[in-house]
Amino acid sequence: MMLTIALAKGRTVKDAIQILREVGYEFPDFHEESRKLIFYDEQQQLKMLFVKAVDVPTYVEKGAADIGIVGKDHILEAKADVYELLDLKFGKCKISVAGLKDSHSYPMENVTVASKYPTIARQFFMRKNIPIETIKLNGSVELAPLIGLSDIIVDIVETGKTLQENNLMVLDDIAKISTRLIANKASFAIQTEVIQLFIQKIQSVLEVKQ
Ligand SMILES: Nc1ncnc2c1ncn2[C@@H]1O[C@H](COP(=O)(O)OP(=O)(O)OP(=O)(O)O)[C@@H](O)[C@H]1O
Ligand SMILES: O=P(O)(O)OC[C@H]1O[C@H](OP(=O)(O)OP(=O)(O)O)[C@H](O)[C@@H]1O
Repeated sequence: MMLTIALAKGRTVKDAIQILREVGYEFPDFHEESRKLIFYDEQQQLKMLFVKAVDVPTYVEKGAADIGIVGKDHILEAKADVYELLDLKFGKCKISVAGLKDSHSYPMENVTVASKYPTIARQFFMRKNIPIETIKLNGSVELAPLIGLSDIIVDIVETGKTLQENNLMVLDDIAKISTRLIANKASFAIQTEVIQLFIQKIQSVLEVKQ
């Protein structure tokens, strides 16, 4: 039976395809400049959908894809009702609270938080009993506190270069992030064996890498 996999295009796509290749799937039509959005492997066992990272949990939750490869950040933000099957150990970064370098801590009231991840931000501050207002941005989030659009931000930190170059600092870490393999709950129930076999193959590739 053919499995449909939704893959986050963008910075993690190379690592994801590399793992699939090491597992034994070959995608003859795939090349980096391709604008195609659906690829089949040579053996017609895997149908690969190229999706914007933020949309992968939706494709999987709704059953448009049986499984998906996507960052934990998007899984948390979407609060997707899916199974998380494996940590693929690439796309490593963290999601943090950051603010102006000389601030050292965030205000405890009337806090405005700019983020690509308003749900993650809201949950984090709710647990701390700090009421916040979120401003949803789609990129260049670090700009917001510099020009007074927000007090602080919740964003991905990888090397710390973006914060550093914009005179910002980490005030709190929210979660460690890496790329995960997720599955649609109904697909997992119906195609348990096929998906378990897929997991096992990926696991053995990951073990070799460690
Ligand atoms: N420095 C980083 N910045 C952003 N994401 C990172 C970084 N390092 C690892 N990641 C992981 O890579 C995933 C994909 O990042 P990518 O930049 O391709 O997409 P995105 O920022 O989520 O969406 P967009 O297509 O809007 O840029 C993120 O969801 C995150 O899990
Ligand atoms: O700690 P660093 O290594 O500097 O990486 C973190 C930066 O990378 C990501 O931005 P991205 O490149 O996706 O750009 P955008 O979100 O601003 O569009 C993220 O949103 C941070 O801004």
